[in-house]
Amino acid sequence: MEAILKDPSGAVIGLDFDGTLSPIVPDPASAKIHPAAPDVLAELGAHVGAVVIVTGRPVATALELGPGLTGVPGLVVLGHYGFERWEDGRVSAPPPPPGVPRAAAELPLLLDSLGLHDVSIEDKGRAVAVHTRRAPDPEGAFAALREPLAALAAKHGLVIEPGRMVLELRPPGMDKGHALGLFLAERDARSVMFVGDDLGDLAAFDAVRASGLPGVTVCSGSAEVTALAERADIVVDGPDGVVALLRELTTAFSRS
Ligand SMILES: O=P(O)(O)OC[C@H]1O[C@H](O[C@H]2O[C@H](CO)[C@@H](O)[C@H](O)[C@H]2O)[C@H](O)[C@@H](O)[C@@H]1O
Repeated sequence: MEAILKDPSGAVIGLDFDGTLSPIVPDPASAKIHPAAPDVLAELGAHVGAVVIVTGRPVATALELGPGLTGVPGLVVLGHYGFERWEDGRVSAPPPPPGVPRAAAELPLLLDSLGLHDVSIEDKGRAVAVHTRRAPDPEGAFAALREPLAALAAKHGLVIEPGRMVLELRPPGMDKGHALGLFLAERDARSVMFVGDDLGDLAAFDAVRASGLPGVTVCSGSAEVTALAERADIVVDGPDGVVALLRELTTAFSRS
């Protein structure tokens, strides 16, 4: 933290979206960014080298659920774990992988055969996710799905990404750690902070360490995921705590 405070223009601040900037809600389509987050990110962006959101959501969805984000100067959003990039109002991405629609087409029959009728499918185009949060037994449904979904993913050249009551089938070759590492190099970062809440953010924590830069890892804490808190330098209380921490940072920058 000291390096970030001493030399803010060399700092990259990376943040996850769901569970970090946006509180967890039962229906993924009803998620909304914390109301104070866009303003805090804009203030932060005025001091640091770069603010980047690294999310499993498609870029378009993150911007739809966080409409104020489009007004944050200099913000970069890396969607689909880094496959998509939004910057200056433009999105760049490789062509979508053919395995995703094939796996998505087989999902309803698979869920039916497992007797799982209360799980929901989120088709994200470049990935497809199965959510168990609204099932009568979310943990039981998650456990029952793990192996069959891993097999379906493998059949179509995809990998499985476990998250908070969600199992996602997505293409291999990119994760939040790789995405963050590339971004740090591109920006010649001199320090880094990454804030996340879920298992997919562990790769970004690893990238902070692997960068060799002075770095801080922050967990947006929850009772649901403990693995991240164990590996974080700082644990705050969910998105409210994240916003409060970022506010403290901007206040400290304004004082110096
Ligand atoms: O990388 P992230 O920005 O953290 O995205 C990870 C997944 O987040 C979303 O699901 C999670 O949030 C939902 C809304 O609060 C919640 O209902 C669900 O239980 C959580 O797992 C999103 O729907 C997924 O596509 C993302 O991969």
